[in-house]
Amino acid sequence: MIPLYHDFAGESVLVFGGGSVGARKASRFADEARVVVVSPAFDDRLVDLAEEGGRSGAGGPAVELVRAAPDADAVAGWVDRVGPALVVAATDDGAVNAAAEAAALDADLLVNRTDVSAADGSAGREARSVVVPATVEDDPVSVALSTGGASPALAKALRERVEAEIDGAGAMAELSGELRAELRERGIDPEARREAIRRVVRSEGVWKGLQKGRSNGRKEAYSVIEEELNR
Ligand SMILES: C[C@@]1(CC(=O)O)c2cc3[nH]c(cc4nc(cc5[nH]c(cc(n2)[C@H]1CCC(=O)O)[C@@](C)(CC(=O)O)[C@@H]5CCC(=O)O)C(CC(=O)O)=C4CCC(=O)O)c(CCC(=O)O)c3CC(=O)O
Ligand SMILES: NC(=O)C1=CN([C@@H]2O[C@H](COP(=O)(O)OP(=O)(O)OC[C@H]3O[C@@H](n4cnc5c(N)ncnc54)[C@H](O)[C@@H]3O)[C@@H](O)[C@H]2O)C=CC1
Repeated sequence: MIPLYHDFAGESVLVFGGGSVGARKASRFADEARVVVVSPAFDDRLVDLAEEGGRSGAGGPAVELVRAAPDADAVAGWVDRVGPALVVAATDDGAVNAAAEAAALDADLLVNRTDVSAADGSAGREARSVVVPATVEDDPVSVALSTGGASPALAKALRERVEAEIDGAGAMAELSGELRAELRERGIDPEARREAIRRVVRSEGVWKGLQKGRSNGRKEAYSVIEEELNR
């Protein structure tokens, strides 16, 4: 499997199953997509999300709850009506999850089957399906982690470690992004400019400076850059 980042802005995601797993996935995708959850019962977290109008808060509910318990034969009809980019199969009924997967693949949509993993052998994930990684975010930086389905608990544990490790990466991404634009505008020769930026993102001084505030980080970065350009 190859990790990719997928932009779901303006798309819909259809989740079958409103339990704890369906709620976690819905909450994740509601950051940018319209999410429809079809289930006979809903986790409290979903009720809250639907009332909040989605985490983005903008324009109407980003999470819609539809109370229904489609059997395997009825699942494809829901996929047709909602017209999602991604189907998440998160019920506790294997036959319904399998039908959701088949309907999505028939319609050439992405599908995330939450009750099987690549490690399952013969009953494993279908080709063309996707898994949801554990993710650490420090906007605009994100780290996505998968164990190839072998151990989701390990994915979560590693995510917690990475969280501590990339503290401040978002501020560093913004600062170094601005600096590379500034160096380009100054007409600095490409190789010198790249080397200067490589040094900034590795500089302990800049990371520490950023912890005290953006202007401190920027000051540290300028001294690293001038040192590099004057070499
Ligand atoms: C294949 C995959 C499909 C998918 O859902 O995309 C899948 C499948 C399954 N998960 C199961 C169990 C658990 N999943 C978690 C947690 C997470 N699971 C996530 C992803 C994935 N789970 C995909 C592979 C990711 C990878 O490659 O590593 C995370 C990373 C992302 C997310 O879901 O948002 C999220 C952590 C988020 C975070 O905190 O960062 C925990 C831990 C906990 O709950 O504390 C447990 C219990 C402990 C354990 O079993 O490990 C079971 C068995 C169910 C059963 O026993 O019946 C299956 C089915 C099977 O294995 O057959
Ligand atoms: N991928 C992951 O991270 C994990 C996956 N799992 C798997 O995910 C499945 C769901 O786990 P939980 O959310 O903890 O279970 P749960 O029992 O809390 O939730 C299942 C939900 O599916 C709904 N449902 C039942 N029949 C339905 C139908 N015909 N159509 C729509 N919805 C229906 C139920 O009302 C319930 O809300 C489990 O079967 C388990 O194998 C479990 C833990 C983690």
